Amino acid sequence: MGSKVKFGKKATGDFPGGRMAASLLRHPGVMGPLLGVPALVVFGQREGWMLPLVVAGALAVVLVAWGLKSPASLRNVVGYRVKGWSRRWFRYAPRWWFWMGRLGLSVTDEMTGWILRPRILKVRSTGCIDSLLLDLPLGVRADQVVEAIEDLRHAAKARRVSVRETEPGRVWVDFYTADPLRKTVALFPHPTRLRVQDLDNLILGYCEDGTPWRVKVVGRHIFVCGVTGAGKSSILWALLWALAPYIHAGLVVVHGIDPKGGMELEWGKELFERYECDDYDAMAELLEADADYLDDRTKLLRGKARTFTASRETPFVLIVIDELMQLTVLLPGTEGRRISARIDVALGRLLGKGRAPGYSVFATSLLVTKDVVTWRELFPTKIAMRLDNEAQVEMSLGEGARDRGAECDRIPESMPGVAYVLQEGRKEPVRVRASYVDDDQIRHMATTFGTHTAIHADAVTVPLINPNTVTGDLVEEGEAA
Ligand SMILES: Nc1ncnc2c1ncn2[C@@H]1O[C@H](COP(=O)(O)OP(=O)(O)OP(=O)(O)O)[C@@H](O)[C@H]1O
Repeated sequence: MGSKVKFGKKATGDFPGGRMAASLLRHPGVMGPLLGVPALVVFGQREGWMLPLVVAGALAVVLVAWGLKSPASLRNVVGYRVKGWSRRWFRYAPRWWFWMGRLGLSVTDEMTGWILRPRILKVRSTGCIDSLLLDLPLGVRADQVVEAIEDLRHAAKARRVSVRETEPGRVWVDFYTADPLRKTVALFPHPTRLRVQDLDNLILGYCEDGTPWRVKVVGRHIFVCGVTGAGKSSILWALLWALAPYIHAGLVVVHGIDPKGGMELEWGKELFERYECDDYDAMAELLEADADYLDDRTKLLRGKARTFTASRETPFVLIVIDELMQLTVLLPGTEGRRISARIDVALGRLLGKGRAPGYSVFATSLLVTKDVVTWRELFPTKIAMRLDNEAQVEMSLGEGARDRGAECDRIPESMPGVAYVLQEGRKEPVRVRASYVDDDQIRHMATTFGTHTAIHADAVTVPLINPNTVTGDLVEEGEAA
């Protein structure tokens, strides 16, 4: 009986070593350094080492000066490119052929008999991600790469892997090597000059790729869901932190409703122009009044502006409801049900109007079922934090979100403030973590920026608090710790 184990040359089967080496050598990313270093040595031996040393010294001085002036830009422009290059040629390229073969991501060309596998076109690296752009041969589909995610993660020993299809036949595979969200995210400093258009770009924390998590709030209703202790309030306070200078300048008005008896919003009540925490009837009235104002504003702006721009005459109004479930299903008795029905109608009126009038609702909830959030579909921005099961994830972020990577049911209890969000232009959910605003910082913000201190100067430049007077480490601009 012959042995099935092959040894020596036969063990590699039809492994096309020569073709692989040729394809590596054809690339300037490999050939440049491969030829450059010996050429430099030959030059040094023939012409003397003075010139190479002077050039190397000048380069070192430029890099040190650049690093001292702007470490972030040196890291982005030089550091990450060098890292991407070394990752490509020393980490991924040598293994890629084997990985693709093992994971069944190959096809055989009938005419030539060649085995075709996804080719690496580009590698981009940051502090925590290696992104590989792949060219897929005809016969290997993007969804086959998606199916191989778990195996790729295993092969690369990555923390997580995700796949993005950018155009037919091309996919980016992101290998998450480190987790920038593992540590609590500090607050971002307020800008020194307010610009109304920055309301579309408020920074609430960091994304998993280390970039700031930016949220558009004007014209976007936001719904946050998560089990108790998931950190819903950190998103609420991070948003109010980002809005605080605008509130102070009179460009934004916030109405707060805290049906949990003021346990949360009371801390920053000076930020709210209207605030209800005890009387459910008054909460319904507040929402109804806002829905009426919204109708009036729609008439006021009709024919004048199709997109809303906040001003002191027509400020952007944010209605914050901390724990919607308390209002929609938990109010007791007949009177409670009557108030819930009024709240439901008022919310429907607020959520149903387009983005033009400058009113947005920000609501949090423990549960995301239809009876709790009747108007779930009317919240364009959904933020899903730690949840109990996959069904809740699908209800929060939509069908298929769990399969595309929104693993809310796997967020550990030890990481409050972590969430998955859907961002414009991306099918795949993005993992983020909100900045943490502690009680002292909330009090400091409320007293500094509260509505009673609102200024009405002509210039939209406002005196801001010095971010260094608030506690917490300020994280370097552009990338998480
Ligand atoms: N972004 C964050 N970073 C670090 N720690 C956080 C963050 N958010 C919350 N925490 C911590 O987690 C705890 C629970 O958070 P929080 O009260 O915000 O949860 P919640 O979802 O609002 O819960 P509940 O529904 O019970 O009000 C907080 O006491 C805080 O210590």
